[in-house]
Amino acid sequence: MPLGVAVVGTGKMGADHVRRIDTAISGARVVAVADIEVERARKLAADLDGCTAHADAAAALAAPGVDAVLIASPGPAHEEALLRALALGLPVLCEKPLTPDAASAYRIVEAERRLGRRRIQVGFMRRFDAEYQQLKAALDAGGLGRPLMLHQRHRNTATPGHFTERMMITDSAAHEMDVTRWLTGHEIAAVQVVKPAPLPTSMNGVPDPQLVILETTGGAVADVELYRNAGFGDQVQCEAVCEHGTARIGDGHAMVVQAAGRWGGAIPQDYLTRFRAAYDREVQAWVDATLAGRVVGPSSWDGYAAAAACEAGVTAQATGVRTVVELADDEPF
Ligand SMILES: NC(=O)c1ccc[n+]([C@@H]2O[C@H](COP(=O)([O-])OP(=O)(O)OC[C@H]3O[C@@H](n4cnc5c(N)ncnc54)[C@H](O)[C@@H]3O)[C@@H](O)[C@H]2O)c1
Ligand SMILES: O[C@H]1[C@H](O)[C@@H](O)[C@H](O)[C@@H](O)[C@H]1O
Repeated sequence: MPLGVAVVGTGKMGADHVRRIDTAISGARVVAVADIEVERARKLAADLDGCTAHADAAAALAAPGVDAVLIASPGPAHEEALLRALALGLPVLCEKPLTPDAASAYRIVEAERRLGRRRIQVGFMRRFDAEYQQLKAALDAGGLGRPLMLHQRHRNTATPGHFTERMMITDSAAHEMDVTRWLTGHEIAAVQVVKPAPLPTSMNGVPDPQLVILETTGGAVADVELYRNAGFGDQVQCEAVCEHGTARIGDGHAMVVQAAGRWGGAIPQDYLTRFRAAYDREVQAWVDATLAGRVVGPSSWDGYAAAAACEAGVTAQATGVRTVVELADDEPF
């Protein structure tokens, strides 16, 4: 029997996951969709056999045939849907961020802990990207020695109008908070944010680009260029500078064309293209693990630790002051 999935939030990401479950991966089918803009959900459900459309998460989670939940509503709506799913004991794949702040993320960790077993995988899909996995394997193999610095670039082609300055951190840098913890094996200890004079193209007065500097508890330093309106494409790069060498991913040199006196390659215009294979692997891993009664991938603790680092980042962004990350000192779950 395929896993019956309810998808909550049918905007850009939710609709892409519905398509992915329907056509790109195996072992699952979408049996319910929910969106507060219920017409959006109805349109998607109309193309799926036996799929019901709902105006809220609670109704979708209670629909017949639901075995598991994929949450793709905006971050501030995640807590309510997560708590509902946990109360029903349903396995969840929750898009990043787990929640937009540390206190609500910690409430999720505690609710899952009360169940006594993991139910949540957080959608930090870069951990499923082939290049990131190669970099992680190279660092774990040990030959390069300890990572001392990470240089990261996170560039998006353009940005939706509702984007706020704090979302540079909570929505975009959340990925690097997770990647930095995952690659170095250490928590983020402190965050600084440095901004150049805003360019004329800055969106809605939000200074863009911004430079985020992270210090880890293991002594490594990571810098992250966030450039939301880069214009030329969606580009994510990471270079690890280690004791005995460096390793770099994200140059996008899959194919180089030489013609008419020029050379070059294509740059993806959207993260749905850049990370398509990673999203596919992420959702397939979730379905496979769920069918086997397991949970894999980034945990609610990973979501909480990233949220705590983001919270320090938002303060650093507003004050210009290096801000220490406050993390609960109990055991990761
Ligand atoms: N992993 C990634 O690379 C990646 C990429 C994009 C977005 N995301 C994440 O996915 C989530 C959705 O982002 P998006 O770009 O699809 O946003 P979106 O605005 O395109 O879609 C969100 C949808 O959720 C609906 N919605 C809002 N509140 C709701 C609620 N309480 N219950 C049900 N539906 C609700 C909206 O009407 C909308 O249709 C966010 O958490 C975002 O950070 C992750
Ligand atoms: O929500 C999106 C998504 O997480 C993308 O992967 C990231 O590149 C964008 O910066 C962010 O706004």
